Amino acid sequence: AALAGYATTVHDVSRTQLDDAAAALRTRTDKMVQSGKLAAGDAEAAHARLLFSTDLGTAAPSADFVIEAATERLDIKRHIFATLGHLTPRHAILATNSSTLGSSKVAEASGRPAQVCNMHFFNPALVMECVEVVRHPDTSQDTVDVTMALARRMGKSPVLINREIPGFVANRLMGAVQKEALALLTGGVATKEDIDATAKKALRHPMGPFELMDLVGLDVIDDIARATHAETGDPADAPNELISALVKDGRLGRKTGTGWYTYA
Ligand SMILES: NC(=O)c1ccc[n+]([C@@H]2O[C@H](COP(=O)([O-])OP(=O)(O)OC[C@H]3O[C@@H](n4cnc5c(N)ncnc54)[C@H](O)[C@@H]3O)[C@@H](O)[C@H]2O)c1
Repeated sequence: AALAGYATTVHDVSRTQLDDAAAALRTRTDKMVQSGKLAAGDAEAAHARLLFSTDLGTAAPSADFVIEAATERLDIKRHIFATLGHLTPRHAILATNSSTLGSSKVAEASGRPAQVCNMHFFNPALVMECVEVVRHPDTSQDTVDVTMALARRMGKSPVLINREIPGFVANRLMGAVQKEALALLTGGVATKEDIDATAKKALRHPMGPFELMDLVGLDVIDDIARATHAETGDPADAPNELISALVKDGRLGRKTGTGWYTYA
């Protein structure tokens, strides 16, 4: 947002997280300047537009648009949306970056459900182009239009998702590929190495499905499956036994040095 010219406040309850965020943003813009993707002056101007605060009351009263990206817990998010409903100007749009919680779950708490939607970025947000804008049944057309326009001003390619559905579009597509990859492995059709090689060499995916699962974190994938299954009750959404076993073993992927693969 700051790179797109907006005065931006980054809020977190943890000062340490804010310090880490400030340092991480500095590292990222330094790299962009070094590689010629960003002018040094533009980077400095963006940093000058950023404020970091643990006090929501500092930023909220002048905010036109809020993107909530706090811990993936409904009670925390509902509390934040209720607070924002009191603190922000009447016209402000309140978006959630949640990957799994549809904005209808927090809309009522805000007291202005028509001005609430999901604005779902992908990791790392400065690099990945897609933003999923997801409307809930009471999201107004104005809210959708402004959120899509804001994403474009941020240099993103937003896509509109007309109906809340677990996983939205990107994670559903990724989930379908993962599910098929796991079925092929379990059925003895091919090794995980050959399945990954096929995805890369035949379909030009930058990573194979097993490599990608290791990157995301097998615990995260297991958690998402549990949450989705709880919501849909569809046996096809149930957590995968092979992944659950790896998680139980502490093999969570790259972050623990071992998952589907072992990392030096
Ligand atoms: N990690 C990803 O790749 C990714 C991608 C897209 C969307 N998301 C979504 O973004 C959100 C955050 O994910 P994450 O992986 O960064 O989680 P995280 O648990 O790493 O970070 C959550 C942050 O929220 C802060 N927080 C907790 N309570 C708060 C409160 N009341 N007010 C303000 N800040 C508070 C925590 O201090 C922490 O810094 C989730 O909704 C997630 O679904 C994550």
